[in-house]
Amino acid sequence: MANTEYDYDVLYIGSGHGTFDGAIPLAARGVKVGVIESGLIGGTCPNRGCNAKITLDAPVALTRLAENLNGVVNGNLSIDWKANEQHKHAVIDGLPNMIGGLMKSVNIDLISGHGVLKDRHTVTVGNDSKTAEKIVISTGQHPHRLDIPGTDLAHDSEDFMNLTTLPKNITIIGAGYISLEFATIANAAGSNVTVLTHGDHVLRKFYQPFVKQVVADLEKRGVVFINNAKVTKFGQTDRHYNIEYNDNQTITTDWILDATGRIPNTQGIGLDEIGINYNARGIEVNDHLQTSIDNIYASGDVLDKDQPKLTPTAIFESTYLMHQFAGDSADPINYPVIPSVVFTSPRIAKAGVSIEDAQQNGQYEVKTNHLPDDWYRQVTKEGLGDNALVYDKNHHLVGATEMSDQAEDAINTLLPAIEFKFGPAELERLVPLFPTIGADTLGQL
Ligand SMILES: Cc1cc2nc3c(=O)[nH]c(=O)nc-3n(C[C@H](O)[C@H](O)[C@H](O)COP(=O)(O)OP(=O)(O)OC[C@H]3O[C@@H](n4cnc5c(N)ncnc54)[C@H](O)[C@@H]3O)c2cc1C
Ligand SMILES: NC(=O)c1ccc[n+]([C@@H]2O[C@H](COP(=O)([O-])OP(=O)(O)OC[C@H]3O[C@@H](n4cnc5c(N)ncnc54)[C@H](O)[C@@H]3O)[C@@H](O)[C@H]2O)c1
Repeated sequence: MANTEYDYDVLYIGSGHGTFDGAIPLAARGVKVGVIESGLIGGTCPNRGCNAKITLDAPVALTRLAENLNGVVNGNLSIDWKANEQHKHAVIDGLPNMIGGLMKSVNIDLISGHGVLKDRHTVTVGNDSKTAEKIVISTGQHPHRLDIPGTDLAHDSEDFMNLTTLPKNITIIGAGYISLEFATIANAAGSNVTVLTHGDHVLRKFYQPFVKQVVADLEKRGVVFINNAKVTKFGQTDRHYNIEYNDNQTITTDWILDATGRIPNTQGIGLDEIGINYNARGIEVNDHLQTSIDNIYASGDVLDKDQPKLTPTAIFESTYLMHQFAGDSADPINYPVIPSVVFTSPRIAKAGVSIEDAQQNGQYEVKTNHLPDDWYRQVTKEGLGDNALVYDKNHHLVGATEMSDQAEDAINTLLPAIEFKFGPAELERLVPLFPTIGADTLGQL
């Protein structure tokens, strides 16, 4: 690729998974790469998303296991929030240096600052300018904030994960991933949690009969759900906060989490000025991830796309671009099956054709399993657990959804079968370690 005209062959704006999973192998192949980052190297997932969240969640999973095995394991476990928070720092604080180190080891130039597109080959960072043959916009998303009086009194997911003391009463607005995952963690760590949802559905993107079981379990544990609540105002008294909703109703709380979604970072980066098309869902790209200016690409959460805005999607996109830029392929992007999971306790995970689509479309067969009936799940005395396996007419597995303590591993086990459309003959050749969640899951096929 090596050009002599520009500073870089490829210049990325943003250093998250939408960038580094592809940029590092690309640079390792001798391509001259620059990465501009205004915040922490590695972006949202390592620093204020997946890795931080799953560390805070680990003790929750442990307390649930101890609860299941109560009588076999004696004594009550409780979560020490301060220690949990410190443990999270110990796990994630080194990640920016680790990822930055990997980039430097292949001679990527890390440029600190806010990048703004100036023209089709130039990005400014403060008073400096960098030029490149190709540019990748990988700026991610930021939290949506309710446009109501007092909105600054609320906090976002990053603030939650940095709490050094857990508030006694937490109120969460929203009914998506962040709301339900953080309600689970805060409740298990001893907070009184209230969730206000503006509709009557929680976790809309997941199979509702499974969601209802998770919500009922959280309610049993003390989480209060108030549905159809239109929040109109946040206020503050001496020591508390008030949330007004549905005209004349009020809740008093100690801490407010606004978990009403995330918005693509399309503002203040020069898109309008140089003529790149975008909309409220993100930057518009073609099937090669090219924007309306063909040497400028976009990757990760900032894209307007139908695929879920998750780390696996961002990794696939940055890797796809790496192959394009290195000349390995000129094919359009062909997304694989992208799985998703909500880390409630139990989790709900899914991949491929959903149960809802299968039920509406006569060409599929859906097989269900009530998991507590299964001997392997009795080892850990799982009380809640259901799954549904979706097959096509040739009995090839095309989708799976599971609600259980180990749903993410069960769905990961099934991914190759779903992605590569394994039929009975191929499935027979998968002989997993026994006894494991993998063996249990494959055994149900
Ligand atoms: C609380 C939370 C939990 C999550 N949990 C999960 C999970 O469990 N599993 C999962 O798959 N996904 C999860 N996600 C989603 C996941 O984090 C994202 O899908 C992923 O980080 C997207 O990567 P990205 O590179 O597109 O964007 P980001 O990681 O957001 O990276 C974008 C980077 O660009 C930088 N930037 C923006 N504008 C500029 C500019 N003009 N100049 C320079 N730099 C700029 C930002 O500082 C940022 O570092 C979670 C998200 C959140 C918020
Ligand atoms: N386990 C994971 O993979 C994971 C975990 C956390 C976050 N994420 C990613 O981060 C994104 C953001 O998470 P999120 O939970 O903020 O978004 P989300 O889109 O999952 O949920 C947003 C919620 O806010 C509600 N809402 C929207 N506007 C509202 C309003 N005006 N008043 C009240 N409620 C309103 C929506 O109905 C929805 O329930 C996710 O979509 C996902 O891409 C993934």
